[in-house]
Amino acid sequence: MTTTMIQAQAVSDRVADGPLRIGTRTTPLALAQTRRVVDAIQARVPGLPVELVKIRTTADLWSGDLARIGGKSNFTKEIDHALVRGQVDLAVHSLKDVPGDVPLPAGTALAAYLERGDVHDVVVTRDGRPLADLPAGAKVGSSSVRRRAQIGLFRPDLVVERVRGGVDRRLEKLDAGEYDALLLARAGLERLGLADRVTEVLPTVWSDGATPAIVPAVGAAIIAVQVRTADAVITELAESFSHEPTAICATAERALLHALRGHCNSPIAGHCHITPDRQLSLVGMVFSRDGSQWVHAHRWGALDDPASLGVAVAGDLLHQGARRLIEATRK
Ligand SMILES: NCc1[nH]cc(CCC(=O)O)c1CC(=O)O
Repeated sequence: MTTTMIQAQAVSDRVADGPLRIGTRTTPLALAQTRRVVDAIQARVPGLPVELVKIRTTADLWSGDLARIGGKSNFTKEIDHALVRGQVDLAVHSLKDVPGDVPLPAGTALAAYLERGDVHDVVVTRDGRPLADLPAGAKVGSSSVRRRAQIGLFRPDLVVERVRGGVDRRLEKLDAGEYDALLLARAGLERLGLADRVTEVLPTVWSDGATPAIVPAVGAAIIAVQVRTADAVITELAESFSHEPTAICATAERALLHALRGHCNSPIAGHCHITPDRQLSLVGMVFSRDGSQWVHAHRWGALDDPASLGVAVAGDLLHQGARRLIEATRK
């Protein structure tokens, strides 16, 4: 028997009493992402019965400003609990929504990362007008402190307002005229089959200093699978379909975030990619709330030590005053 066959047998035995239970948020985007994990699992273990255990998180239950309820893990806490208590066998997250400044719950780990999607942020308008054609005072919907700061840096004349709810709900609000534009993740729109709503793809690197660019969030466009480390069969299953280049970049970016000790109100951007000559390239930025102040660092590093690269870039940012910017945005 091949290892794959042995593993498939072990997984089937492990869940002999019922389906493999997968913890997921309930939004259409979360369910579309979890569907991809199911496909990866069933590619390994054909026909394996699965059950999606849909869990509402604090972020789904609270429609106000998340910063106001404070606390960590608003997108993950309830799913963490279900995993730790054994109510689900594994959990699926948008890595971007997994806090990087607090450790994962004891006994759990991220064991798989699906191949990263497109990390660009995009502008969506009703009538196809690009950002450059929006007049001063136009209302842009975004709840992300990172997007808000970076748009503010290039277009301080736009009014960025909070918008909550799933991507689908946000688009309805745009269409109803509540906003003139939205800033969203391209990957999210693509996974929902809504790529045709993209008006403009914003670059992730600054080119001429005039064209707005948005450096991605740490973990952007990465779907991560969390397991109980004591559950060897499920851990091994997850590891078997993890996409290694994505795992490497995720490790570098999260090491950066961890070393910065950011919090949910700190506008932090971090983006790692693998260069054609097989090196890691990591950019990190920290902004003031309105984007008027920022620090930037970039380093190359070895493919086999992404964590050290993350720590080094964080060190560069702290050296330039990142701590002061992070503390100023705490409240
Ligand atoms: N916080 C919500 C969230 N979490 C992950 C994505 C999109 C996909 C991704 O970047 O992983 C989104 C929506 C958005 O930012 O527009």
